[in-house]
Amino acid sequence: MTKPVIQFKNVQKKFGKNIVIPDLSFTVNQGEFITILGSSGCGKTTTLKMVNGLWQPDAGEILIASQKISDLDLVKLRRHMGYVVQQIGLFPHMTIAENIAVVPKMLQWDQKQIDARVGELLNLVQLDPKQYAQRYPSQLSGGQQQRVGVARALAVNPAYVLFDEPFGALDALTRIELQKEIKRIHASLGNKTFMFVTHDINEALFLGQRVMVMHKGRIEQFAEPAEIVAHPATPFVKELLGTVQQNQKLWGHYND
Ligand SMILES: Nc1ncnc2c1ncn2[C@@H]1O[C@H](COP(=O)(O)OP(=O)(O)OP(=O)(O)O)[C@@H](O)[C@H]1O
Repeated sequence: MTKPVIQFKNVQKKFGKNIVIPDLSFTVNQGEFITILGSSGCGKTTTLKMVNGLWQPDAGEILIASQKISDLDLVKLRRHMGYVVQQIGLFPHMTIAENIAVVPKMLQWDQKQIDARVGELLNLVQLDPKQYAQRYPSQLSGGQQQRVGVARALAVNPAYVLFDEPFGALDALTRIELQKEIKRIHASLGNKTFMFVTHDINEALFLGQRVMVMHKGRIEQFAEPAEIVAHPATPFVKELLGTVQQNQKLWGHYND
């Protein structure tokens, strides 16, 4: 059964006089993997930051698990929402194990429980705990650091995980590897709701069970990838899909 867990109702967000989100409404259901696709500055990050209460809307309403976000304790809410960003921000003077354990420690888990959880999470993101737990971030590649970022976001078993262009700085092969991983992790964790922001159409269509295409703070289409490809709802979506075909033409040109 579908259960709405993130609902935006006529949400508006301004920065000063600049209305970046004029009127945004959508629903995400429990356990879904949603990608938000759009070009730079269209409001993807702003939308994500309103989901976890970092930004407040200027009008409209946001509901998380049917409760108004304005009625929730935002510190508690953020504990139920993992957050993974491009500049992952691991603490350089802490080991990988300590980095993953930051929130569990804050919540005063006992050390045995923390050690077990760190081991479990490193295995989940395919980093051998024996090899990596005691290393420092600078001793890991960019892709490995992103894996640690994912492990850290999952540390206290949050119901939601928000991703803001987490693989943007990685090379193409590492990126594809991590995309497959994140899809596998979502499937293996069962009922967690993932929202993943990207400006890469291939990434959005590969990862998202539904893809929200945004343009200038508005939703152009919010549908399953196959539906978007078969029936682009607006000229903008059509144009986006056209960029993939253009890339393919470029390849053809090189293969001539
Ligand atoms: N703190 C802020 N103060 C003023 N304007 C802001 C602020 N944060 C974002 N904006 C503006 O809001 C608009 C949307 O920004 P946002 O970061 O949500 O875009 P985005 O789609 O995530 O872009 P990108 O892919 O480049 O990260 C932009 O025009 C941006 O300049």
